[in-house]
Amino acid sequence: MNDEILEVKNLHVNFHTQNGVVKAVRGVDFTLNKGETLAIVGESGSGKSVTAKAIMRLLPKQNARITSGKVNYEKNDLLEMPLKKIQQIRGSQISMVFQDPMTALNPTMKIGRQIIEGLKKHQNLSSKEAKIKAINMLKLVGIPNAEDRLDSYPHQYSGGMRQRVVIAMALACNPKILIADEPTTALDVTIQAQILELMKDLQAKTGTSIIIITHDLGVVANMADRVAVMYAGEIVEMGSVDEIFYNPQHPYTLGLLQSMPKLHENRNKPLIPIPGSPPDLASIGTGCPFAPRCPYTMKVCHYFPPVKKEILDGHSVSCWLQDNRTPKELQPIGIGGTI
Ligand SMILES: Nc1ncnc2c1ncn2[C@@H]1O[C@H](COP(=O)(O)OP(=O)(O)OP(=O)(O)O)[C@@H](O)[C@H]1O
Repeated sequence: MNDEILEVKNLHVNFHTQNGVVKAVRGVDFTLNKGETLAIVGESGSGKSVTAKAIMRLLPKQNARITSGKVNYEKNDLLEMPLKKIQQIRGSQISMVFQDPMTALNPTMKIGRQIIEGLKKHQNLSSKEAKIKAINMLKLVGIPNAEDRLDSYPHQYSGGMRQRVVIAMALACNPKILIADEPTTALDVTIQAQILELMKDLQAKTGTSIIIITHDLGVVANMADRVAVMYAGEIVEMGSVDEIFYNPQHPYTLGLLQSMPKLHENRNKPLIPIPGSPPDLASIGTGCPFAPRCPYTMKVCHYFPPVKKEILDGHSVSCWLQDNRTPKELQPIGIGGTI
């Protein structure tokens, strides 16, 4: 049996905006197991970051509302926890790394002091112990001359080095969960590969569970054990990385796979973009949100939401094509592992 560390159940998040209520996350369910890496993929605006921020209770107070759902972590619902307790959990048990390392770093404070203060706060270490641990963490993430670099300010590090420092800070307290939101998007390809390797190495050493948010299927292939595909605030397909890559069942997943270059594939093979754009989440209808863009739409798709169906152990999909009443001949080529 899998050892579950986090369970997100029926999460709904709305934003109150001038254009109405934006339903950014609409009934998200998933679990995260100990030591695994779960990738959340999807186009821009699909609700990946909002899901992560809801888990960490980092949504803006002014206009964000979690209207329902549970986030169970070690038998407690994070959404019901007093803010003070959440603040203790953040950074010590669940850490987050964002795309821009400067969101986590204070530009006016030396790197060493930032790491040392975090360690003292969360791990009750003396200044001396925290300094030794900070040096070791910097060495672990491959910062040369770690001891001297403690005295540098963030702007004296390169972008890739800054992200390494942020990962070092995020992992310094051996968190049980690391949520990495597009951690390598801002970096060039070589540095990107190094950072992903670093995260994998550290995970192998510490057993941390990782949720990685990305729109890059290369990152997914490199990192993930399981994948959740998000579209318009919902998880439309979920499965092991092999199932998602070699046996995609949702036309949106298929579209994503066909629209992105893959490693080890003939570079001359044409990429097919998904036509159209995601729906306006302030005026979303009742049917399948992908219906207007889906090449396999049936009438029912426009009026009724598809029901989630488990098609294989751990592989689930929300699509009318999976309904028993849908004739098999309507199944598109490519669905069922033939792309
Ligand atoms: N503070 C906010 N106020 C209003 N709407 C917001 C806010 N933050 C996010 N949204 C909306 O919520 C939806 C989901 O956004 P989210 O950032 O989760 O997307 P994403 O999948 O992470 O995309 P990206 O890859 O671009 O970060 C979008 O429609 C976005 O406009």
